[in-house]
Amino acid sequence: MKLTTNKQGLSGTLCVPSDKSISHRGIMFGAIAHGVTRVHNFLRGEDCLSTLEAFRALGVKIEDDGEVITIHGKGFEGLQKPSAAINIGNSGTTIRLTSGILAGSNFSTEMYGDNSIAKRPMARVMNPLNKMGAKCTGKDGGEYPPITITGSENLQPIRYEMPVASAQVKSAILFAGLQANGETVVIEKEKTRDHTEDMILQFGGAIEVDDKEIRIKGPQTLHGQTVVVPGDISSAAFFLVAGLIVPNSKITLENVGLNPTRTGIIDVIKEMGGKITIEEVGENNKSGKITVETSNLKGIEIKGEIIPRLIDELPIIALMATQANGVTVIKDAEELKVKETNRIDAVANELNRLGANITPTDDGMIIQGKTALNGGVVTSYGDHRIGMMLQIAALLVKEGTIELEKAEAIAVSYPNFFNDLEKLYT
Ligand SMILES: O=C(O)C1=C[C@@H](OP(=O)(O)O)[C@@H](O)[C@H](O)C1
Ligand SMILES: C=C(OP(=O)(O)O)C(=O)O
Repeated sequence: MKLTTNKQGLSGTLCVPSDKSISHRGIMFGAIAHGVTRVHNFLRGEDCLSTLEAFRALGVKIEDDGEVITIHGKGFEGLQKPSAAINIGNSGTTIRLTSGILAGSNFSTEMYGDNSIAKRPMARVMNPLNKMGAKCTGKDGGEYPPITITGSENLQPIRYEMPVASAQVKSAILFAGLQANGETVVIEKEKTRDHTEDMILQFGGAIEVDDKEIRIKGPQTLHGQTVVVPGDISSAAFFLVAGLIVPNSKITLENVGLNPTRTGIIDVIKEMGGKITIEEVGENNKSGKITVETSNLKGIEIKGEIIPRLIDELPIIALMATQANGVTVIKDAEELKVKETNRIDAVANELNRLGANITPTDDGMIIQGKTALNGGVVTSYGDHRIGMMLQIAALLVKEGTIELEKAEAIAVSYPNFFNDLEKLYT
């Protein structure tokens, strides 16, 4: 599709879409709890709809009246063998977290997805789940989907030092730990998003978190709850950066989730000298209103423990860095290579095609600042976050047009992205 270019000024207020991570988990916790769970503000993006359909296929009654999702959970033991292999589409979160839930089942489930999922590594979840007693195998005995999870009703607890910083792996082990006989201990490599831990408590479970060490005793019974999903800071990120780099702009984003394990991008914007104000308005200071305006930014180094707190925002942060004064270096982000596409290569290839100067490295990128962007033909590689980043890049292109291939991928996490952008044209 042809992208909007050459914008001089974006202004207005947007309510960003609901959080993808919490929407997935709302369905999952509702399915494994006993009783009724209601999820308000569920994200109707393709990934979360894949989770909804996966749990219907596992025999859970889930109603959608167009507003609220109502899940009639009957506990882990209420899950039933699906009549066919489950298609989880493009969603890494669905396949990995559901593996942990199915680890304690008394049946086998096959899960598969699209061409991108077929290349995403699964050993990271299969290894710990196999250690606990499940039997997980990938295609041709390898680690890639389709995967088959054969559960065990006699799961054993483990002490597991995670080799990667991943909330999906941690969550899969915690879901299995809820079903195991005894105490499972997970030690994180770096602290990652903690929505699963929060929701275990919200659903009446018990879990102890001491920095990177998490302890969970099984078996536990959870109880249905009401979940109100806040806005997704990972979706807000595209408009936060647009407001900072498009000349003469001022944008306010409402109801943005501000869980501290997700707010690395705010720290980066502040360190780069961006004009950003945050009014915390939600319950427990966990969501708020953020305003950004066009700013003179400076290049910085982004590495270490902050990386998992902004992992999905790195493509749009890289674009921001192309407009800053000086060089920005991103390190310790090798996980970007195993997302929907290799996001290090995708960002460097596509932005360089438009005139940026980005050197991909083994664990990140080196980004030269103050580069002018020109028109051209680019692709999202079927990756929603690359697609949205390229539309924000297009706003800076003064001459020529930009054609984006595979733009439809954006519906994975932000179906109304282009409509929301249009609301900001002055
Ligand atoms: O737990 C989650 O909801 C997610 C965890 C992250 O993945 P990893 O755990 O693979 O880092 C993130 O990239 C993904 O978009 C959502
Ligand atoms: C990596 C992502 O999601 P998932 O792992 O669920 O496919 C993402 O949304 O950027």
